[in-house]
Amino acid sequence: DLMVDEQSNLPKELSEKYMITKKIGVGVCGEVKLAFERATCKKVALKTINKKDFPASVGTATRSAEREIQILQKIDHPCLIKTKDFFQTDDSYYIVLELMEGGELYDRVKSKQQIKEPIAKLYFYQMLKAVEYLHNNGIIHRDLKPENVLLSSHDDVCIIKITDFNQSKILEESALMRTLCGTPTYLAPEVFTDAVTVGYSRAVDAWSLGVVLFVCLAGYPPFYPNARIGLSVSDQITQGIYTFIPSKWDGISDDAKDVVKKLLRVDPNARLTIEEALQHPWLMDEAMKETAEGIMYPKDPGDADATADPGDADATADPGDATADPGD
Ligand SMILES: COc1ccc(CNC(=O)c2ccc3nccnc3c2)cc1
Repeated sequence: DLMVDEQSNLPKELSEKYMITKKIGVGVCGEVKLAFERATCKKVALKTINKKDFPASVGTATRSAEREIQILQKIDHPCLIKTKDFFQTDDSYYIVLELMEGGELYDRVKSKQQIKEPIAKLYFYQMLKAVEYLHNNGIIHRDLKPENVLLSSHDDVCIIKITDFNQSKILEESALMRTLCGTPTYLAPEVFTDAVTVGYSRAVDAWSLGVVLFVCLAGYPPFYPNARIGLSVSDQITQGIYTFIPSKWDGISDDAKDVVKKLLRVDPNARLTIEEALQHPWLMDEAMKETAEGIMYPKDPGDADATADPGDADATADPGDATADPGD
């Protein structure tokens, strides 16, 4: 199939269109390299996913990579990473992405220790809008963490974009949904009681955003080894046991703490949904929203995402356009 460049085993088409330089990131499924589009000299990120890297589960690696690629090509939101190009060979996928000059939120938190509350709020609002878009389109990310949140620049005020959809799940119409549409004459009671809790798997993203917000504000995670003697990290999580260390949290508002508490609720049914988090008093901050909307949907396409073309700005689906809410 695709001709392969003799020097590197890259597809010829890829090396003709892009000049690939240094490695800038390493993920579970492969690596990210800095590349230049020869025609425009613009910088891009080239993500390589090796199909054969997981001999044992080669099936799942390929399926998750194909799912990631399918999702990456379908989604369109200013705070979700966009695919610019795609190539594949027998053993690898090559995804060309817009380059996020600011790198990972993980490294930003590490270098700043704690992120200033107004900036953490600006980033968190963008994460909520991105995940609201995913959920409205029947997609659950399932792997939200500071390593998967990228920053567009080194400035505090910048766009964030969520990446790495290889753990994500597409919600399809379920057999249970079809069952509940029929007449229940012969239907067992447990099918109804089970149905009450089904449909909450998207709540995992709300929990993860609660952990990400905690880390941004406090500079340490809510759950970690030896946080509580005798409690494993999974025990801390399943019991919802964490500490607001005073020296780290004293300067942080009660509203911010309240959002964290309501996202880190063990019972998914009681946990804030993304929608409810967007209505929380901490996010009722017109100045922050104005800044966020301004960088997410720039009036003059020249600033912010230089890569976005004017059409992108208002092309984003408004949550109301969401597809019918699929079960999960
Ligand atoms: C000019 O050389 C560089 C410019 C920026 C950086 C920081 N950026 C990155 O480290 C980085 C990592 C993963 C990514 N995944 C998708 C899109 N963009 C990404 C950017 C690193 C090097």
